Order: sequence, then structure tokens, then C-alpha cells
Amino acid sequence: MADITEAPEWSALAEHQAALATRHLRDLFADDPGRVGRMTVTAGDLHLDYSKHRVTGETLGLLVALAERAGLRERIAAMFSGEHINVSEDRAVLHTALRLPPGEALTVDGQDVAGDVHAVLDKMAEFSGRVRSGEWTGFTGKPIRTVVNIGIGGSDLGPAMAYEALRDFADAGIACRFVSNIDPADIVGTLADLDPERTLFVISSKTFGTLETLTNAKVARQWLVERLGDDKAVSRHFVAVSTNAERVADFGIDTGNMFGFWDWVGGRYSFDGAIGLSLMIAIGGEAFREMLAGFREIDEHFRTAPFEANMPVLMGLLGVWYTDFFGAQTRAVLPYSQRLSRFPAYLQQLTMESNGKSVRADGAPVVAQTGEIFWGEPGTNGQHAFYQLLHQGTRLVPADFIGFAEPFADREGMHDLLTANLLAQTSALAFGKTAEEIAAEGAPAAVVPHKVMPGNRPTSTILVPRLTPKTLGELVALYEHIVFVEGTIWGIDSFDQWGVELGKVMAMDLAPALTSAEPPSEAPDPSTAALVRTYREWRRRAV
Ligand SMILES: O=P(O)(O)OC[C@H]1O[C@H](O)[C@H](O)[C@@H](O)[C@@H]1O
Repeated sequence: MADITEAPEWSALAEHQAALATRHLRDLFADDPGRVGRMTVTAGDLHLDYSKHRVTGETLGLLVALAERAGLRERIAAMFSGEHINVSEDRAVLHTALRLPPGEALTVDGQDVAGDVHAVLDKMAEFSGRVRSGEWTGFTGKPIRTVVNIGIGGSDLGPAMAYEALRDFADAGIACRFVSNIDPADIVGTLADLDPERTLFVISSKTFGTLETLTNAKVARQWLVERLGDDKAVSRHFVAVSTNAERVADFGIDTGNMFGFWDWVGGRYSFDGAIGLSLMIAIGGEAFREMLAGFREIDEHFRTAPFEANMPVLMGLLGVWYTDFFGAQTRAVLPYSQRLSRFPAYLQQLTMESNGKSVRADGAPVVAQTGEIFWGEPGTNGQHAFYQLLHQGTRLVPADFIGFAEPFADREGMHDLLTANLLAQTSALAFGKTAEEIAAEGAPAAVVPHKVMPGNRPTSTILVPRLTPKTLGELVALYEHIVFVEGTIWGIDSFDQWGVELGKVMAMDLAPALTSAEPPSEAPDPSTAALVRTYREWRRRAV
């Protein structure tokens, strides 16, 4: 298979970029008064203005041609229909089935996917309803007040991000906490002020074989049993979310209290299914289903809208444009919502675990740059920290600004000030301020160069009416599909993650060397051997 970089569409883009690179966004706007109208697209409740990108109508045509050349249309159809597009694991990729509307059938590899998805959702809703109403009690008969989700990676970041995003919708007086790290500080700190009689643990792990999760879960079980004085308490305080019933049973959790999913849901694509159980307990089954409707709306848009008006396609292509043709190293994601404080971290797993690959799906090395690096903080905090580099630094950092029209609660017009900041930043990044303008304001000549705002820094602005379960679903589905578009252009398998395995195995090999009384055995390399010696010495001193 020829590499995409050898396609005529790729060379056409490279040539076009060379011509466009010298043009400033100020000129692109001046030359084309209809630009904003044409470079605005809606999908569900999401409104995207991408006019502040370093593109023209011609660029978009060339990018869409590249998508066609990469077979994006067929790939989308293949994903939705359950073809095994995760080739290295020979699996279907069906997170979109987690939000299938009731009544729609989907059978893949002989499995009634739609039926199974709805059966789990119904079981989750039934259980959540009982916990929320107080019908489900702890071992001593008291209603649950705190849910602790123990999981890591996709079994943590999704529900943790979404719970934070939707905490204003948590209406049953039940709070969630999330424990992920193998650092004992995480579980110890989380349990410190909890009442065991009113705490429910949701042990979330696709494989139920993850060291961090199983270790934290054991500590939690010990804590509970010690405090409630009876092993039998476990069945009222522990439930599991997993694809592996055998391991759940081995751990000692009643599989009647297990919520399942399937190997065709990647961990980082899973919180709209059973991995979202803690979220569902907090916000209720109905709000959870509204979130699924949001996901579904963007799925439908992605599947059916022409590429020129397809939000995930356009944003994915823009990602490729900057990564491969402008040499951009990173993309900032800047939600102007405190509630989305975990959104950039969530997106980091979604995009970097999916597309951080250096071989193509067919095993050949990639030629293009792959894997956008996402980072960010909620506005306005970032403005007072790292925006200096965005405005005047030497690197090009394309950024996504996400804002909401209506706050959940407002004080003193604060929400409008928040939005004014978002809009001001994107305008300043695009248009900047010239030396002439600064001099005309009376700045001393020596200071003028320091104050020049170069502008020409590209941004997407996504406006959303309000942060709700539905719009959160829309935003997440948007980024899921952006990742898919980019992975398709690069020709990689976005759904495996072999790169995380070696470190896990080596950690297990190294652990005994850190703790045993024997002299350190073999370390994998001299540097690591020296570090092991130092660590053991310091550990001994500390004891
Ligand atoms: O859900 P689990 O099986 O416990 O896996 C948790 C996480 O660990 C792995 O190392 C993967 O890199 C992630 O994709 C996954 O989400």
C-alpha cells in the first residue's frame, strides 16, 4: 500500500502551504468578506467558527480531497457497521453502538450488539435508581452518600471528567470520587474522611487485570471490612464494571453486581457505557440517556454530513494540516468552563493513546507526523500562565476554544466576563497588533518590538448553548471522531495501544528488586541498576 504522503493530494497540499504560509490572517479576512459565513458549521448544538484558521476555500478543497484519497468515507462506514478495523487485535470498533437508539438493530460477528447494549444500560439504570432512592443500602442499612470509582486510564478519565463536567446535575445528594494512581496517597487520601457505611465502590476495569486498580480495590476492601467488621459487607459495598466476569468473581465481587461491556469498546471510548456507572448514579439514568442522545447526534452528523460541512472531518483535517504541513508540535484545548477542567486530560488519552503510533495499520513505518499532543487548562486560568507563549512565542500552537452561552449559575455578570475573555483571546491571536499600531499609542521605540503581537495564530471557536449531559456527549463524540479522521489519514490503527505494555511488564520484574532483602538482582540496564541501589538505600534509611 502506498503511503498517503506519496499521493498527489499530499503534494498539492504541500505546494499550497508554501504559498499560503506567507499570508496573514489579516489578509485572508480582508480578501474575503464572506469568510466567516462560509467557515461556520453547526452539528447538533455545537457551533464551530473555523474562520480564524490559516486556510482558504482552496485549502479546504485540497484537504477534503486528501480525506477522499485516504478512503475516509469507506472507513466511517466500516467502523459503524462493525468491521474489524482494529486490525492488530482483530476487533470491531463499536463505541458508537453504546449510544444506539432503542429499537435500532445491530448484529456483529453473531452478537446482538444493540440488544446487549440496552440490556446493560437498563441494568445500570435500575441499579442507579436503587442507589439514588436509598433502596439500595450499605451493609448496616444506611443509604449510599459517596461512590468511589476505582479505575485507571479509560476506566477513570472518562467518568471523572464527565462527573466534574456535570456535577451541577448530580441531584440525589450522592458525590463521586475517583481513585486511579498506585501511589498510596491517592486511595489513602480519598478514604480518609469517608463513612464506610455509606460508601459504594465501583471497581472499573475492562480487563480486571490492571495492577493499579486491583491494588487500590484490595486496599478499599480491607478498609471496609476492618471498619464494618464483617466480610459479608463486601457484597453491599462493591460492584464491578468489566468485560471479564471470571476475574471479577475471583476478586470476590458477586457477578450479579457486575456491569459488562465488550472487547469492541476501547477503554478510552467507554464511559458512555458501563464504565459510566458512577456518573449515572450521580446524575441519574435519564440524564445519562440525554448524554447518549448527544453522542448519537454527532455520530449521525459524522456519518452523513458532506465532508465540507462535517465538523469532526473539518477539525480532523485541520489537525493534519498543522501537524504535517506547518510542523505544529501541539494543540491546546482551552475550555472556558471550570467544569471542564479535566477535559484536556481526558482528551490526552483519547488522542495520544489512539494516534501515538509510528507504524501504519499494515505494519509499514509511517512517513507523516502522527499523534497530536493535546494539552490545556480551563480559561481564564491559562491566560495568566501560558498564553504568553501562545501569543508571542516562536512556536505555532493551534488552539480549540470552547465556550458556553449560559452558565449553570451566575454572579455579578461573571459569565459574560469569562466569555469576553475567550473572544478577546481568539481575536488577539488571529489579528495581533502591529508595530505601527503600538507606536501610534505612544510606546517608546525601544519597547515597541516587545509589544508587537504577531497574530496569525490559528484557533477554532466552539460555542455551545449550555453545558448539559447532552452537549457534553456531543463534545466528546466530536473529539472521538476527530481522532478517527486523523488516524484514517495517517493510515494507522487508532484502537490498539501496544506501546503501554512493555513498561507494565518491566515494572513487575523490577518490583522485587526494590523490596527484597537480597542484594539487587539484575536490572535491565546500568542506569536503572544504579537508581535501584540508591532507592533501596534511601528506603532503608527511611524505615
Ligand atoms: O480498564 P483496564 O483494563 O483496567 O485498563 C485501564 C487502562 O490501562 C491500559 O494500560 C491502557 O493503556 C488503557 O487504554 C486502559 O484504559
